[in-house]
Amino acid sequence: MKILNVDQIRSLDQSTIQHEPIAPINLMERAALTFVDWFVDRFTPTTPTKIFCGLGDNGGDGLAIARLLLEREYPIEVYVVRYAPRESDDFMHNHRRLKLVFDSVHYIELTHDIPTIRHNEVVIDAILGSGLSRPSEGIVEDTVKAINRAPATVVSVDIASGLYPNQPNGSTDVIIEPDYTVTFQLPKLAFVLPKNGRYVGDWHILDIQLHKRYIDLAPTSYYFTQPREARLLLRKRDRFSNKGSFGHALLLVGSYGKIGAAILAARACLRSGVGLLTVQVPQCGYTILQTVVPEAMCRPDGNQNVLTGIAPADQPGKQGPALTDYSAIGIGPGIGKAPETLVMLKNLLPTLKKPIVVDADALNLLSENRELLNQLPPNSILTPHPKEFERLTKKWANDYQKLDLLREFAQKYRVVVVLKGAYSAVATPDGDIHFNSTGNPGLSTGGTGDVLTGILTSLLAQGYDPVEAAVLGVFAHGLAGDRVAEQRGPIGMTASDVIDALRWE
Ligand SMILES: NC(=O)C1=CN([C@@H]2O[C@H](COP(=O)(O)OP(=O)(O)OC[C@H]3O[C@@H](n4cnc5c(N)ncnc54)[C@H](OP(=O)(O)O)[C@@H]3O)[C@@H](O)[C@H]2O)[C@@H](O)CC1
Ligand SMILES: Nc1ncnc2c1ncn2[C@@H]1O[C@H](COP(=O)(O)OP(=O)(O)O)[C@@H](O)[C@H]1O
Ligand SMILES: [K+]
Repeated sequence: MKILNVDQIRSLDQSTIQHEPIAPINLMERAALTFVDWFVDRFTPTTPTKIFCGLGDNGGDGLAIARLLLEREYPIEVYVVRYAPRESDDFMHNHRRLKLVFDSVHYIELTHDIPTIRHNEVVIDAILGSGLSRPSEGIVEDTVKAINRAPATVVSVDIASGLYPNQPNGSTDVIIEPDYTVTFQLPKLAFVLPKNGRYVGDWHILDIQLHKRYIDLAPTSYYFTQPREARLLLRKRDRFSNKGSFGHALLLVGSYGKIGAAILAARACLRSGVGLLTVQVPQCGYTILQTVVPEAMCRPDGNQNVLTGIAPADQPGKQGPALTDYSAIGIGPGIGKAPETLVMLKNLLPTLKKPIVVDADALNLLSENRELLNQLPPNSILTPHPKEFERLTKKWANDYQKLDLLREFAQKYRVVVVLKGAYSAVATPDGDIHFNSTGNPGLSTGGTGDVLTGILTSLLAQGYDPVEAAVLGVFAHGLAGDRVAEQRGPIGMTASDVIDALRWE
């Protein structure tokens, strides 16, 4: 699903109005009806509901919603925040229509007009929408602050009043902090950015049948991965397949005290469909790996505690295939930053012809030896969390700047970068960014990143295109986390649970 900017959304409205065709006021009515359907599914008709409306089309939506909730006999109160002398046409139309059936619309001009909001009430926030052009001040600011102070449940129409859809807010901006945001047709970029979490809440997209062809043709570099889109990437297995059909992956993982990372990556790799898996660990991990993951072959490193890439002295040249013979290599989880491991990385990179997966301390070694970045095989997948990405680039002033850095980095080094976190962002060498839609805070626990490395290495080994592997792998990883959260709640989730909950269908 595309993420479009405000100007595009405005043109999308116009395009719908012209091509359907539909009158603007009827499009607003459709949006309001769809919102009300969502609302009545969640809140019973006895819910005392206060609707706060601005003077633009977001306020117009609010007034139409008020009339439709009145028809359904919800106990509503309506407040219009009168911050300016001018109202939009569709606001005025809905204002007239509401007043025909409801004679107690309140107007907020001064602070003492703001009502007390109680805990059992629901507030519908339709003060400002995507037309926000400056920070709130005066009576708008006071009303927003009062709503934020209130113990009520808050639902924002389209976007929280005061939040910019696709540009950074100032640090002192006053913005509604809703429990829910109910938006129309497409997500807004602001919804997937970490700093905005409290200004978005739990968000939902309602289909109001805007012009599909406009959306299909609209240029954008931002996407939000829907379940249907991720499933389309998944390959079916041929009945006559054999293990040779699904690649042979190699994981370079683990060091003394961090063999667990190796185990997690290995188990996740196997659970993601790879045909064969070999794991290279320092010798201290050999027995552990062979015991805990019997399905994997083990290639012991010559060093007891860290990876060096050198074969053990008693079996020179008998370590198995050359590194370049594997279908895909994943490197990083638990490897540490020993000088010998850096040498291994330096020797390995120039020999590689196929994309690899680079995570954790392998990324930190790249940050400290930046000349190595130019030696990454094109289309390799890098999976930094924000701190690792900062080490690879620099500090950012806000989330929008972070996205610019992400895109520039992926384009400059021709790699796929998975910036991990809520709504993990997959940046492609062509400059697109796909935000993931699955996952939950239960995944914020040690080892879940190692699981992701195993998954992505498995998909690369099976021949998936690297961008598709990243989008699909990140989606499946988050979905597994969502399954665990559903079954046992997010708080007790472990990385092993996530592996067990992986399902490819
Ligand atoms: N396709 C869709 O998604 C559909 C969208 N629809 C709905 O339309 C909404 C967008 O409507 P909208 O363009 O009228 O914008 P909205 O925010 O209501 O008001 C802008 C007005 O407020 C003013 N203003 C700006 N900032 C201000 C501030 N801080 N403090 C005070 N005033 C401020 C601004 O002034 P100006 O910048 O012109 O000086 C202008 O007069 C959208 O969010 C959705 O709810 C649906 O109805 C149909 C389908
Ligand atoms: N709040 C969250 N919502 C969704 N996913 C999350 C959240 N927190 C963490 N994750 C996911 O969990 C994984 C954590 O990876 P990482 O930070 O590398 O952990 P580790 O190094 O311990 O394995 C990433 O895939 C990330 O996207
Ligand atoms: K709003």
